[in-house]
Amino acid sequence: MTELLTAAQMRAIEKAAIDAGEVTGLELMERAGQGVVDAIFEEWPALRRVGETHRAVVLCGPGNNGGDGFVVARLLKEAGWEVEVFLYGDPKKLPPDAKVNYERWGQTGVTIPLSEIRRSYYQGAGLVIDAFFGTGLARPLPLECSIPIRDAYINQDQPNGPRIVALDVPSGLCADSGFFLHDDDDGRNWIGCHLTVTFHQAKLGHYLERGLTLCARIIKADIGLPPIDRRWVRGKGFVPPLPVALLSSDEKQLAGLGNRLGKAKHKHHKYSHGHALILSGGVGKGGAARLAARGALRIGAGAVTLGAPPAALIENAAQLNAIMLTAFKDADSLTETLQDKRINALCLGPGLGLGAREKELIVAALDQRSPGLDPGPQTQAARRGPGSSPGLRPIVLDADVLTHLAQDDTLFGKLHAKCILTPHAGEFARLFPDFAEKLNAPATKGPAYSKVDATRDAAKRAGCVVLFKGPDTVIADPSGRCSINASVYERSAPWLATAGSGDVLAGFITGLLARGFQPMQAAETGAWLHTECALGFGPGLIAEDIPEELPKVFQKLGV
Ligand SMILES: NC(=O)C1=CN([C@@H]2O[C@H](COP(=O)(O)OP(=O)(O)OC[C@H]3O[C@@H](n4cnc5c(N)ncnc54)[C@H](O)[C@@H]3O)[C@@H](O)[C@H]2O)[C@@H](O)CC1
Ligand SMILES: Nc1ncnc2c1ncn2[C@@H]1O[C@H](COP(=O)(O)OP(=O)(O)O)[C@@H](O)[C@H]1O
Ligand SMILES: [K+]
Repeated sequence: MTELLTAAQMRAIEKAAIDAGEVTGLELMERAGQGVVDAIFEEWPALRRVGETHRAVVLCGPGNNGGDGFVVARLLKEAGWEVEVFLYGDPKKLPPDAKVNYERWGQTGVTIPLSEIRRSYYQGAGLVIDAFFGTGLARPLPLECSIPIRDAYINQDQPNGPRIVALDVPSGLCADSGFFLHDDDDGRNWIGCHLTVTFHQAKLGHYLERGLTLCARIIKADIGLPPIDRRWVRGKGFVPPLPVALLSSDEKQLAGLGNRLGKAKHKHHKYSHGHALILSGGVGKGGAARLAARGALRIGAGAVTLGAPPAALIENAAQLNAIMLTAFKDADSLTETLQDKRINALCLGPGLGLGAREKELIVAALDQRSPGLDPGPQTQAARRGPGSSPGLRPIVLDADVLTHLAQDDTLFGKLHAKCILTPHAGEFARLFPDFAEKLNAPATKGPAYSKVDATRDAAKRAGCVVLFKGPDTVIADPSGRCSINASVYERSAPWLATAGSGDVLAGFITGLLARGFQPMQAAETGAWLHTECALGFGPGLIAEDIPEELPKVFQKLGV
């Protein structure tokens, strides 16, 4: 699985390798520069054409990102390019490796102070290299730097306008949070690029917030550093936060998921695939719960029952076939139904309603204990894992339930390790106003408080898994384990933002819980499959289409 790093984690990996004598900082910088040039030629083969004049403008900053820029300048020049290099800052103050590369570049070319840059420099330039700031950005991007990048970006519309390549991160973007650091709101600092080449591993900021649009496309250059885990064991005195997993479509991940999802297919009767109970709202309000129920059934729960108020039974009966139906007059009847130990996963929230009856249903669901509960088709190991509290049913809490929880601390206090909260940004802000306020405050200093920080904080406070929705869906558990299901780049599916799509997601997760997935695993897998369904269907998708796309996704996974 791909892991996303913070700037501090990246520095620690680099330092551990250097301290162990495996590599020098200079070698890493050389490999980074070479990786950028290779990525450029692979992305735009025409730029490699011999016999044509190619020109590049390289914009260097005062740290090691600038150092990488000097390496790129030298390598392009060696490849026959005309190269102009501009430096923001005092060359005497460059850090040691960057200074060596500044001097090496100086043997073949000149470095011009950034203050002398003019728009005319971009004319006829095929490439602009943004090497102002990388993971060391600590403050808003200076205007002296943002203006030249913006000017290059404006020039890209000209015939043969330059391609802008950002080294590590587009300058100004906080590598930890994906926020563009700024101290004003008038948009002067707006920048962009056509390609981001990052080193060793992608950073969190590439997959969060504005990183999703600013980075354009990400290529990872291998600079020969070892993977993260070995470093943590060896790194002395550095206690890293857990790395964040990126849920992607790489082969390893596909194989793992296919394996996990396929496990239950040899079970012999429907209840050995679990039984999910989804609670619905009143008359005319059942659509959301029906979408969730359809999702739970398609994802493989052996049986799904929709629980509706008596008056809404006929409406639901007219629309459901494979999904069973039962009536709940009040919380007592829910408690009674929950005596059925085969019901091993619940979903409350989609279209449920905000009244007193619904609140009592939530209390009954959260309070229920069932010592002989059928744990579903999970392994012994999974049973002992986090969230495996015996006798408690896993519950997905979405939509209206999140509003109830935000309004009532006692209710919030009933959350337990087998709950999963699935808020979108508005619901998150109601449930965790302090974390949302920190998240939404202007990001002026790096590393800025991120959606990952906010979701981890929320999971810790709630004592359960929190899945914070969006194109960058962040999922965390109270131990700090965290992953991002990003619907961007090659997994971009903006058509997933359609009414009812979140209800289907809640159903997917509930179905996986019924199948015996642990809460974190169910949330991750559900979110991942949700995006895969949207990618498979394509534009024009409506919520009803999402569950219907699952069989094709399963087929692709070999399930
Ligand atoms: N960590 C690694 O393993 C590697 C890092 N490399 C490069 O090194 C970069 C990190 O280098 P640095 O840590 O030197 O960081 P940067 O090059 O991103 O910049 C840090 C410097 O800029 C100053 N600064 C920060 N924000 C500023 C602002 N808004 N205005 C003015 N000055 C500001 C800092 O005080 C510091 O001097 C990476 O992004 C990558 O490009 C590569 O050479 C390869 C290996
Ligand atoms: N731009 C986007 N790209 C991909 N997925 C998105 C985007 N915006 C939202 N989503 C996803 O769409 C779903 C919307 O859920 P939600 O906000 O609860 O809507 P609803 O209440 O209408 O079901 C979530 O799974 C969210 O992650
Ligand atoms: K940069």
